[in-house]
Amino acid sequence: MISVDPANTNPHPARTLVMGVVNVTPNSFSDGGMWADPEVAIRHARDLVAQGADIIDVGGESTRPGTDRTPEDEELRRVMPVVKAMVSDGVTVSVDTMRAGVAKAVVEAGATIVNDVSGGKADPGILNVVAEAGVDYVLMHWRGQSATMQDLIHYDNVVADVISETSQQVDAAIAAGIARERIIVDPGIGFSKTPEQNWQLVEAVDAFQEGFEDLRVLWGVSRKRFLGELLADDGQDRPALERDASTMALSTYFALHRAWCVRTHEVRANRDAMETVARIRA
Ligand SMILES: Nc1nc2ncc(COP(=O)(O)O)nc2c(=O)[nH]1
Repeated sequence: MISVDPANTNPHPARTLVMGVVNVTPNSFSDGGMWADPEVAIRHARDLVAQGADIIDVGGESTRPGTDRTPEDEELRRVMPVVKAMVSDGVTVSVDTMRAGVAKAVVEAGATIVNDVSGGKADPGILNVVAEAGVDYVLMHWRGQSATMQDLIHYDNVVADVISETSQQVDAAIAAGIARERIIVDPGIGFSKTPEQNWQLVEAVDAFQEGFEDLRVLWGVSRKRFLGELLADDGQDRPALERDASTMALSTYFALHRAWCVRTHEVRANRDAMETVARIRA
């Protein structure tokens, strides 16, 4: 297994990295409530690292379309024990937050990636926090809060529009003082996109990378509804916890296209599949 430093800014590492998801929430769309207890969440994070996760992404607020905001103090209460445990284990920690206050606290606790699904739009102060701390910043394409996002699905050309809108968010991040090489872009699969638009973005993996030639790209498709719709039985979407094989298929696809990293709830099978296809490419 080739080891790759997640802090390396090379957009095409020797192998595509895996970011393991730990949602310390009661209501995330696929695993809400499973890791809500801090000790259980820490055990799960350590298990994902043992399975081969290069990064652990800790979330304390569900981004599920239609959900209400979690109070900031509650979000921080949820994520901090897991952040501290993983930092003390020497694991690269990312925190999935849209809030400047949470970002500041977790970076001070040793997190080295701020994963902001709003790309700096929900709380622009987060950009200054990231700039001052000099940490990596996942800037995801986003058009609005969970409650309204699925109303915002009108694009002339979803690939071109997502690239141009994300570029504007990158410019704002750089204007706030974030060094360009610290920015990781993410097309925001499932956020203000229909299933068909999600497939168009996935199919445009190379065009999206070319739109941000020197930047790392993170892909987050794990267990999402467009996969459930594809695998529907008798009109019923495949349940979220039964979409891991489909997720793994796309992880291997992204590995073949030499993407920087995939964000996934299940790690071992994704790592095995990606290692396998990387051998073919070698
Ligand atoms: N960077 C990034 N972060 C994300 N956080 C949450 C979810 C959706 O909720 P989940 O935590 O249950 O996957 N998707 C993304 C994503 O696609 N990209």
